[in-house]
Amino acid sequence: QSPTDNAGGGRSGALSPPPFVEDLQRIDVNPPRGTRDFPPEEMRLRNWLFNNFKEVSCLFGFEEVDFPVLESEALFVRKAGEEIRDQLYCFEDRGNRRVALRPELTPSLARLVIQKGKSLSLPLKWFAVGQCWRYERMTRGRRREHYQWNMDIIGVPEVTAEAEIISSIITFFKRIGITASDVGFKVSSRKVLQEVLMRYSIPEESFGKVCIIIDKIEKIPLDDIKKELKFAGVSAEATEKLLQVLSIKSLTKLEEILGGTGDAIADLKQLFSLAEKFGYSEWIQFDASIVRGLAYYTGIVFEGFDREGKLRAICGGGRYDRLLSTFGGDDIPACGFGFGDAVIVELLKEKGLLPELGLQVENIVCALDPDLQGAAATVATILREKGQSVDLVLENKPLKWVFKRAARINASRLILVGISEWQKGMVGVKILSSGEQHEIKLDEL
Ligand SMILES: Nc1ccc(Br)nc1
Repeated sequence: QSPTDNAGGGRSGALSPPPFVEDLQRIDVNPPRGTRDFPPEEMRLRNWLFNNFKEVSCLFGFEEVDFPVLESEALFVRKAGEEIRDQLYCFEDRGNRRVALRPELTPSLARLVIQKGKSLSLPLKWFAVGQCWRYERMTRGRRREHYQWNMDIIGVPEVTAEAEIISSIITFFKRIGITASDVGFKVSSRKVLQEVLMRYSIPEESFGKVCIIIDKIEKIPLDDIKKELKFAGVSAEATEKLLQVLSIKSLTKLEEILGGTGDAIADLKQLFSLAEKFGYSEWIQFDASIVRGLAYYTGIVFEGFDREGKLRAICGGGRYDRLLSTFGGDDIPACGFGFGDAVIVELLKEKGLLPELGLQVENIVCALDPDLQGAAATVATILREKGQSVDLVLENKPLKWVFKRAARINASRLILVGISEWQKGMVGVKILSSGEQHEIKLDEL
């Protein structure tokens, strides 16, 4: 914008429509349906949350990665009947390519691992915090975007990987004041279902679909679950057995039903043993009904829940050993989790744990005379080059206005650039907490 442009707001005349706007209609200033703006206060909370995500990830030795929000639709077109597929925010771009706003991060991670191939030395420990999307009919008024924290370990087949990532989430919870009395983890394994289905000769390719149906067990009537299982080729007898197994809440009972030789029991026993060694036994419990709603899980699955039962799942994850091969890559064992930015904030509100995050500026610098605006800029630069934050008053404002702004931005010091002090190479300093005032030389700032 050149200074001579009179874009309707210039000093020279009455407001007229800017030349580049045809018909000046007031646009809708709200963000698109289901999306959020992050004005400063909300952005401070988001940054606080994400910084905790990232600090915990680094504490566990993970490296940060990211991927495009826009991906090929092909990455997400799984045929297991997942909600995430039904709500895919997909479209055809100007190059007639089928693309989608990512609904989750794991397929992108799998794509990158395949792309990098042999150049990667396993295991990989990667984390990401990224915006994910869904296109849901606004009838339910739910959001269409959220930010997800993901941590994934790629290349470790043992359950130690799942134990490690659960430990990282618990470390996060403890950092922000959430305890085992507030939140727990329900843990199971898809191998439990697999072992039951195999006994009834349910074909392997139905496994993902059956898991997605069972994941809806608390969301739709039991009769509908049974109908959908029947439609998926599961006999009534097998269904009854499945429902019996899903109600089990103890490993001992599960072992009685399944026998003690399968991988499901072995994995779960190892996980609970490791939990004890990590020191988080009080946080986790076995619950066979946990299957999670993503088709690609193949082993341990878990979800974080609020013990008061008021909120939706806080986070969830599990092992996905076959995902890479579905994209044509070699199978590499992997596990990970997704942790959304919405339910956790609801939980923090519930628990009175939202942090106080006011704006904090060290100095507010103000020229006491319009002719000293340049001198004020010099003072601001000196302070900033010393690493001190400065809010520089940019217009000729009355002191009452300056004090009001200083209070609003929570400034520690008011630096006053006045003619008499300036002529001595000094400025006035007021410590706003105590009211103490003195003059100092520029190099003492
Ligand atoms: N997958 C997904 C994406 C966006 C939202 Br909001 N929730 C879930």
